[in-house]
Amino acid sequence: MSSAPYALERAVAISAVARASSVTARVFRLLVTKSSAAGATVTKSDASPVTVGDYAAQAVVNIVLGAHFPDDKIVGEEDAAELRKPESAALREQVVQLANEALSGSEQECPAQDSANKWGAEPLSEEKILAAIDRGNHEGGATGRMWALDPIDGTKGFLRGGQYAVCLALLVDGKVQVGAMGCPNLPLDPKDGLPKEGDAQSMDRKDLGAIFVAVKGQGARQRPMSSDKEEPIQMRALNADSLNTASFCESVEAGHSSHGTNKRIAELLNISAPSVRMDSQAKYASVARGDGDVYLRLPVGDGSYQEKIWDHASGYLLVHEAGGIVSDCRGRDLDFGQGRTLRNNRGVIAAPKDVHAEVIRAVGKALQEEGRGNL
Ligand SMILES: Nc1ncnc2c1ncn2[C@@H]1O[C@H](COP(=O)(O)O)[C@@H](OP(=O)(O)O)[C@H]1O
Ligand SMILES: [Mg+2]
Ligand SMILES: [Mg+2]
Ligand SMILES: [Mg+2]
Repeated sequence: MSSAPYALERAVAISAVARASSVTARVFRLLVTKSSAAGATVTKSDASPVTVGDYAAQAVVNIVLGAHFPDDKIVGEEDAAELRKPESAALREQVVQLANEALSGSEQECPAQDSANKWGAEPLSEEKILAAIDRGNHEGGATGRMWALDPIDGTKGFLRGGQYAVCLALLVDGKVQVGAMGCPNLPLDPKDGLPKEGDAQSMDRKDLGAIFVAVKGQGARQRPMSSDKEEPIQMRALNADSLNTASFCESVEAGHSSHGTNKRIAELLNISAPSVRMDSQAKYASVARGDGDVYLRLPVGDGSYQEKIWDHASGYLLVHEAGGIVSDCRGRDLDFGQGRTLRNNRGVIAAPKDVHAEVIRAVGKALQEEGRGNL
């Protein structure tokens, strides 16, 4: 395995995602449950919440990446502008402390890592942590090596005690080569069912926490948060005859993906199973291992929203490597080389490869009926 392409990047990505997932889980226990997020959350200009967890996780991942691949660029969702404001002193202090705790912990040491942490044994200064967060400011593009990072995808799910994911992917010349995703609240075995959101007992279940990892051409795998016992995962193989047994996966947030259009698409495909709703790229992981089959993310309204590359890069590769196709709502491949957003694409559809074209036909018909055939 060690001589396989991208073996080091894969190992480092797993290590980074595991460390960051332990920070976010800790933030949830320490801050979110106690204070209903008051003081631990700021609202960004796009009205989305961002927590101590988002910042600390981005710092941790960027520091791990910087130690191993100092020349790589990072396209991360967050930046430290809010944190640097004088009124954010308390928030800033928490971020620095949590990031340093995660960096000094021994969990999921990268196999290639020196015995001493490459970032040093001493806690990092506030300025170093803030600068690490800001290393995620790269503008993206079609050339060179860059990592796309969503430190907490599904922040709203995270705050409710629902699903969220730490998502990291390596892009080389605009193509996703490695994807890793930490899902701290997802059961390892889907048969055990999703935990009840926000319920302390359900969230303490020992079977929760999976890391998903894929390298282009090497398949998709899952492993527990705290061990390296990997197993391959596969989508459920569907064909024209069995497509009506499929189940859809969709966002909880109706503002992120059109639930109404999805309902019509199910009708057109004779699908009767209710859609499974969950936050974050855990949807990609779920369909990649066959808990659900098709992930629909139809644009809302006029479709002017541009999806962000960090919201899709790792899930895209995971589904491809598990036997699926991921496209936009017209069936075009996702173009990760356009900058920080998927500006050439509208919406996202992920489905097993033998039924993807048929799903796209139904999507087109449903949009046409709504007068949105031009999306
Ligand atoms: N109008 C919109 N349409 C689609 N996605 C949106 C959106 N506004 C925000 N998002 C993105 O939706 C992501 C969550 O996706 P989902 O609904 O599948 O859980 C958010 O990620 P963050 O939680 O990382 O900010 C955010 O980037
Ligand atoms: Mg966000
Ligand atoms: Mg996101
Ligand atoms: Mg996020």
